[in-house]
Amino acid sequence: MTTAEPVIEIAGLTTRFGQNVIHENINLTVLKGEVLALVGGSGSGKTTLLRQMLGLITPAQGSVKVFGATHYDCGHEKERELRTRSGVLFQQGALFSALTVFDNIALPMRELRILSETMVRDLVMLKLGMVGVEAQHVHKMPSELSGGMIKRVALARALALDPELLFLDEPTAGLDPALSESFVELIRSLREELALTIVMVTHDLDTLVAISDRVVVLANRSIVALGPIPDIIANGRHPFIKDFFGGARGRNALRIFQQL
Ligand SMILES: Nc1ncnc2c1ncn2[C@@H]1O[C@H](COP(=O)(O)OP(=O)(O)OP(=O)(O)O)[C@@H](O)[C@H]1O
Repeated sequence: MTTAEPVIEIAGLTTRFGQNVIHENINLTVLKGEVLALVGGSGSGKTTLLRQMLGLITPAQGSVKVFGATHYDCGHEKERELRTRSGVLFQQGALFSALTVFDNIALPMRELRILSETMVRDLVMLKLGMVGVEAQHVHKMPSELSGGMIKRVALARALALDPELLFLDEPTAGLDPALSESFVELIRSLREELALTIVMVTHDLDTLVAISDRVVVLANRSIVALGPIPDIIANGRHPFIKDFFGGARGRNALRIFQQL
């Protein structure tokens, strides 16, 4: 359920790596309860924008507020609070390869240093159940898991601290269509169940169509389109939009809107 309450407020954001300007004067608000997807060509700055929202990069200009605070100058306690209210599923390095499934999910809980081991154990099992991984896998190493299972365990870890805000970087990358569809279905049901706000980077049109409420199109260091998919297709002028939504795969994924 989307409300008008902002969870993330980006104002006049410029991101620079040395001389390389990645974002220039970006303004964007993420609303409570929505699934906002970031799309754009390779190198258009999608992951970097996600990292700005996570407080992993400091703006060259402008501000990124999450739950009303800026990561980089809000103080240690508030920064800790921001981190516990957000979960993240990174595209790469989804799990620590030297830790078991159990320890991967337990890690963020143990880092809090306030939960007993009994509580950690109960919570890990609860999270595993939420993502549909059976208890028999709990002591396995990541190398013993299938790609789909790794994603599910990584999602369980992202949900370890009951976040309100979830960041997903290419959640379905590397999964075959059937696994991808079931993972998207899982995200969709958890989103409803846990009233999550989700910011997601994806190249996958099926994922985009299945779960996003609004889409941000990044190009030329700016946001060139923002809105629900049908509006972007109807009004978007940037060539990326035509290529991305207009190809055969795009038309196939978008048939759902023609049926409405
Ligand atoms: N830590 C960094 N230091 C220097 N340059 C960086 C850094 N991180 C990203 N970049 C550069 O910023 C630009 C945007 O990268 P980013 O990963 O955000 O793009 P993207 O849209 O997510 O691309 P892709 O779809 O290929 O993953 C690229 O030119 C990249 O090389």
